[in-house]
Amino acid sequence: MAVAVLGAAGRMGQAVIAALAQQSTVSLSAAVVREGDSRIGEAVVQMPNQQYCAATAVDWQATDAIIDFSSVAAVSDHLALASRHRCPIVLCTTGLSESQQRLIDTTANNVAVLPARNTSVGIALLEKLTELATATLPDIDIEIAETHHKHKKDAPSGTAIALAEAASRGAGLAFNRHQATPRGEGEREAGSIGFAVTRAADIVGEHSVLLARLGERMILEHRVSDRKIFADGAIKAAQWLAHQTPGRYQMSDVLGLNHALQRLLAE
Ligand SMILES: NC(=O)C1=CN([C@@H]2O[C@H](COP(=O)(O)OP(=O)(O)OC[C@H]3O[C@@H](n4cnc5c(N)ncnc54)[C@H](OP(=O)(O)O)[C@@H]3O)[C@@H](O)[C@H]2O)C=CC1
Ligand SMILES: O=C(O)C1=N[C@H](C(=O)O)C[C@H](O)C1
Repeated sequence: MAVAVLGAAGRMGQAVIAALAQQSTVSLSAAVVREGDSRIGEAVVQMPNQQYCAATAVDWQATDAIIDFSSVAAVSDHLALASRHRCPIVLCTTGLSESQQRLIDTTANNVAVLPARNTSVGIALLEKLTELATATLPDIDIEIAETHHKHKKDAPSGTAIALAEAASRGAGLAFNRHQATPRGEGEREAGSIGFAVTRAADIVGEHSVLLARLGERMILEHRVSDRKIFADGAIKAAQWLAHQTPGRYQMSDVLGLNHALQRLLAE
């Protein structure tokens, strides 16, 4: 099968193309950059034996799925493209608006869509562990911390928000992504979820969930030191998604985590 990469010249686009070069069962059909990009027609990633040239269009005949690592400004157009060409899309861009979330739902009526704010296997598992922990531990205070490189645009990260959603599902709290703002002055409000954001140098991506109750605390933590982790997860998701009927899917579906957890919990 073959995938088209949108946002191909970015940090993650390049990581996906480099990871694809090491795959025998998935190839690259198009390395798509924005109109007017100075790299059009030039190699996006320098590989010893292969040339991946930047293009502005997808070869739909040759494409089984799309992987998008671009920007919020591009996501609506990319979803429309996927819908029009009935091409499954793994949507990895973060910082999406409420209306873009609704657009994902309408696109999913036509085609398989997998929005993944983090494509690492570890975070898919950490979300489940967080939900399990908050469903189990009584009287807990939940605080989420994330650290990324200095070029990251959105904050808190998409993953931090996904972890807050998982924590609130488990704890039975009402959480809306608008509440995902760093803490200010004043005493902690019961039932609130706090966020801490750090931006520094070239840190790839780190997240932790602090679950604290009087006298004890638990910290669930995940660190990525190589973007290949995200790239490999996105490719795995695209391979899986190419065989799905229209609908909205998650990384946990790709990895079969729900079945694994249900089996464990039933024992
Ligand atoms: N789901 C996951 O696991 C992960 C998600 N991400 C998310 O992926 C996204 C990209 O991250 P990263 O690669 O670091 O970012 P970069 O800024 O390095 O890359 C983004 C690319 O998208 C291009 N782009 C921007 N706007 C448009 C547009 N309107 N139309 C077409 N192309 C556009 C940029 O081009 P130009 O340079 O010309 O602006 C750039 O080449 C972010 O939202 C990030 O949070 C990142 C890592 C992991
Ligand atoms: O921009 C990044 O780099 C990352 N973004 C994602 C997010 O916002 O959660 C995932 C990852 O941590 C890296």
